[in-house]
Amino acid sequence: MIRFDGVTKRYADGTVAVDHLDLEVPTGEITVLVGPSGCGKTTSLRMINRMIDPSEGRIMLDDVDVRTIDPPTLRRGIGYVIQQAGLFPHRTILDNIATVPYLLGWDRKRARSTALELLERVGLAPEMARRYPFQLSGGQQQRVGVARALAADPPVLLMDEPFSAVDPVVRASLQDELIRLQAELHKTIVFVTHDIDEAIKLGDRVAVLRVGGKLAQVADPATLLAAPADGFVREFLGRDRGIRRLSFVADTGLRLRSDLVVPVTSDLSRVAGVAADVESPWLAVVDEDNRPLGWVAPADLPRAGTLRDVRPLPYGTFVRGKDSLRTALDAALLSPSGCAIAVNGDGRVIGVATRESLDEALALAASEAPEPHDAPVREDADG
Ligand SMILES: Nc1ncnc2c1ncn2[C@@H]1O[C@H](COP(=O)(O)OP(=O)(O)OP(=O)(O)O)[C@@H](O)[C@H]1O
Repeated sequence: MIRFDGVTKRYADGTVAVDHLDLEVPTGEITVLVGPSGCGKTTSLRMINRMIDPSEGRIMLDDVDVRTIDPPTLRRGIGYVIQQAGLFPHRTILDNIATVPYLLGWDRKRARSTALELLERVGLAPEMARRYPFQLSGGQQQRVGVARALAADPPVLLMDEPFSAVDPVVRASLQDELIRLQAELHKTIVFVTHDIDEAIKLGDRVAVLRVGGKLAQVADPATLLAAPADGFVREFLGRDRGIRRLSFVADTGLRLRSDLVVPVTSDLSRVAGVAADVESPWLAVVDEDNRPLGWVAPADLPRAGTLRDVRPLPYGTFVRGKDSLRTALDAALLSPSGCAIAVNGDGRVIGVATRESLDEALALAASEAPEPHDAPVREDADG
């Protein structure tokens, strides 16, 4: 575990970049430092690997003050990823990844085979190994930056705005990749960003800093969204906080109805009766394999033939037990019925969440939100 104990950094010109920071970074988790420009995120990060030393306080790494460890030894156990990857332009991708293993004196064969493995691990084709950084896209370079940081298998990874320089689509895929890698590797990661959405997506814990280097709040993302500590944090989280919080609420509180689901083989002469029996204007149609086909409104259908003869209307699904209440709600909003079709991991329909059940689940989620730390404010208040 990494622990900041009353850490202050005052630069030579008197700027206080970090002010009495107390923060724990648990082992094997992603802790995100987030906050507006100049709030001391990078300074905090660089004090961990001693690129900067604190003016006061100490940083403990597994109960050892990092200032008692000489920087090269310290950095061997700490991978470092920066914006725009910072690759060596005149070295091949393979040699870039193998940089630290070479420095550690590994034999070339072992260093290179480790580098090749990592190349694949971060989602790049082996052909990339012989290329030079300028022959890669920004997103690919960033992946190489991550591979390079992982090469000596350090337990700790420091990532300073690693995905900020790429476009939003590439950025989202790099974030997904990091989540996937972390599920395998369980590194202790400190990740710096100024983007609160990135912080909420990646962080097991999110530390929000304010300008002047003071910690405003540290919490898991769901708690942060539900109960920001003060007006600054609330403002920084931005709009749609309530909706975004639903991403962290399980869908398992949703009651499902199976009586609104009918097979495509059903006779049209009977479906109006089924709809009347279940008191619903809409029925969800499934194929012989129980996969969703869409919604029908039996009252509007002819009375001859089967459901195969009609074209069902669009639908949205959510995966029961995997997706969040937010995804279920979104699925409902994409359906003319206002209901969401629940499927299992194989994509087979297991029921329908009606508006009533969504309503109940939303009410429950609202009632389970932690108490806000301070009084509610008006939408237009500046906090
Ligand atoms: N070498 C330095 N000398 C003097 N002041 C510095 C120095 N480095 C950083 N600062 C100041 O310390 C404060 C914190 O800087 P830092 O880079 O840690 O912030 P940050 O949160 O990472 O910002 P950004 O998101 O813009 O990168 C800023 O006011 C910055 O101007």
